Amino acid sequence: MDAITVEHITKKYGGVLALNDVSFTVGKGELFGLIGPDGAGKSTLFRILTTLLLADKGKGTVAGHPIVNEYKEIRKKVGYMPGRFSLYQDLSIEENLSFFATIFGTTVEDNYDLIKDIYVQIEPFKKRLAGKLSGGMKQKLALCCALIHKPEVLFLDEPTTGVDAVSRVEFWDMLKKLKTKGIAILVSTPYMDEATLCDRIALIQNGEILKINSPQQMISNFEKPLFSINSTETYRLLNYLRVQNFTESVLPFGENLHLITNKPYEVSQIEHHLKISGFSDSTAKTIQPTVEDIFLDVSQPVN
Ligand SMILES: Nc1ncnc2c1ncn2[C@@H]1O[C@H](COP(=O)(O)OP(=O)(O)OP(=O)(O)O)[C@@H](O)[C@H]1O
Repeated sequence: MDAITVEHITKKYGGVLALNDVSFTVGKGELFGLIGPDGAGKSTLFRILTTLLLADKGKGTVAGHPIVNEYKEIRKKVGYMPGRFSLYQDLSIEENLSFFATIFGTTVEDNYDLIKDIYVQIEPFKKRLAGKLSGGMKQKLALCCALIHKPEVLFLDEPTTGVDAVSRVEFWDMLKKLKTKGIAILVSTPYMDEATLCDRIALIQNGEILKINSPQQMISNFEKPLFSINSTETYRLLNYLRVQNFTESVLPFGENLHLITNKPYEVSQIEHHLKISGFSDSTAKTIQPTVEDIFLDVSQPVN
């Protein structure tokens, strides 16, 4: 049985179409990522699946229960870490945790095993108010609070936004461990580099799912010729490449440009072309796409 099923869900806010015919499933013990920019519709989908908001159309199940009729059962079986931290800022770490345990009719001791690895990292500060914690510590506490009733399904809405790089890495390590305990995890992130850490991902933009697959499969299915180009004149080169006949798309990536051509070329052909066009110090190499390359490729309007 799938942990989450989403079938043709559509949601409008007035004239804004936040979700348009969204469908996918998440298996038990699967780490599934919703990858998309701000405003893509990720939070709306989380609110619908955690039974806080009704969809206009479509249906879904969470932990085997239909989202509309059996919301009470669902609320007992899911953990939800909303985008903005759900912690009580004027309660301490240990008070927040006890509070969440109590509202689910359980105790911290009963479920300590599940949170132990995470909690030991913040336990030395357990008397500190949540409002006085760093972003990374707040995030760990919020995850402990979302897990304290042993949920079957965990919803994490942008859990690493505003969190430092080290804490982000640690957080994904924790998710890997939780998954081995059979918990299904739906996680959203605007960070494309985190996508590769998921079992499967859905790329979402403007309320629509553009692609669903494992990140590795998405990368190996990408068949377009892709080059990374380095130059001391990045901006002039970008403008030059934008209007060339062989260019399908060109975008800045850090200090380099990523160029997709409309037919295969040798690196030497590209470099030769750039040299005779006045970009004498440019170097090119063929590269494997990142999830960001794939996202930008599918999100570009088809000419
Ligand atoms: N309560 C609301 N009323 C009107 N429009 C809304 C409301 N909530 C969200 N929207 C709009 O719906 C679309 C999807 O928003 P949503 O918050 O679900 O996206 P998101 O991917 O979670 O992005 P973010 O990270 O910015 O929250 C956006 O265009 C947003 O402006």
